[in-house]
Amino acid sequence: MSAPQLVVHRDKELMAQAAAARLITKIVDSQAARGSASVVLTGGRNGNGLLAALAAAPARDAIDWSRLDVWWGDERFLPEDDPERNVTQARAALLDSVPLDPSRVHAMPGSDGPNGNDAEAAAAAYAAELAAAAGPEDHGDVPTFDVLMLGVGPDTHVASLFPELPGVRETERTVVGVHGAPKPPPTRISLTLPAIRAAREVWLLAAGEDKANAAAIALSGAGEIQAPAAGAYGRSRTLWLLDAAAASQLPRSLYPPASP
Ligand SMILES: O=C(O)[C@H](O)[C@@H](O)[C@H](O)[C@H](O)COP(=O)(O)O
Repeated sequence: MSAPQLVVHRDKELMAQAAAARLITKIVDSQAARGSASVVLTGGRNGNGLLAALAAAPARDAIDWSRLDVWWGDERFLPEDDPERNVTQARAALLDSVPLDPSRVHAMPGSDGPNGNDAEAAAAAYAAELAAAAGPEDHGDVPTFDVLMLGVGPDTHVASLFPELPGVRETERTVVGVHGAPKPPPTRISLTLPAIRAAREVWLLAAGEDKANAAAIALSGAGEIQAPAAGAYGRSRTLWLLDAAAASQLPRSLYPPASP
C-alpha cells in the first residue's frame, strides 16, 4: 500500500475544479491506453461539486462518454426516483448532460427496484453486476476501476462505511446493505473496503472546516474500523484532495503549500 498523496487547494471551489480537470485527464489517458475507462462516483456535496465542475469544464468533451463505465461507491436505499439518491443528484450535476452509453451507467438498486425493500438482496444484486463485469485480469469479483472517488464524512466515513458499524468490518463481500447509518437515510448500500481497494486509484475528497478533524484522524495512522477513510486505498495510488480548511489540522510537513 503506497502512502497517500495529498494535494491542498485554496478553497472548495478550486478543489472541485482542479479535481474535475484531474479526472478528465485520467479518463482520457485510460481511454487512450485501454479503449475505455471506469469510474466510481460518490455522493455528497464534495462529490456532486466535482461533477458540476466537470460539467462546466471546457475540456469536458475530450472524454469519449460512450466508452465510460460509471459505478457508485454507495447509495441511499430509497425509491429509485428519490431526489436524495446519489444517482439522482449525479444525473442532475453531470450525467444527464453528457452522451453516456446507458448500458454502462450502473446505478445501485432502489428500495422499489427489482429486489424490493430488501437492502441485502439489492447489495447482492449489485455485487453480481460487478462480478459479471470483472475480467480475468481483474482482482477478485470487481472490475478494475480507474478512479474510485470517496467523499469523506466528518466522522471519517467513506461511501456508507461508518466507524465501528458492520460494513467497515466486511472482508469477503464486495457490496453490503447498511442499517442504522448515522447519516440519513439510515438504510444504504455500500461497496466494502475490499471492493474499494480493487481500484487502481482511490481519490478521497475533503473540503470544508467540518472535515479538518476527520482528515487529521484518518491521516495520522488511525485504524480503519474507527476511521474508515484510513482504510480506503488504491492498488497504485491513494490521493487526498483537500481544501485549505480541511487540511488545517494536518501537520504542515504532510503536504506541499496550498495552491495560490
Ligand atoms: O451517500 C452519501 O452521503 C455519500 O456517499 C457519503 O459517503 C458522502 O460522500 C460523505 O458523507 C461526504 O459528504 P459531503 O461531501 O456532503 O460532506
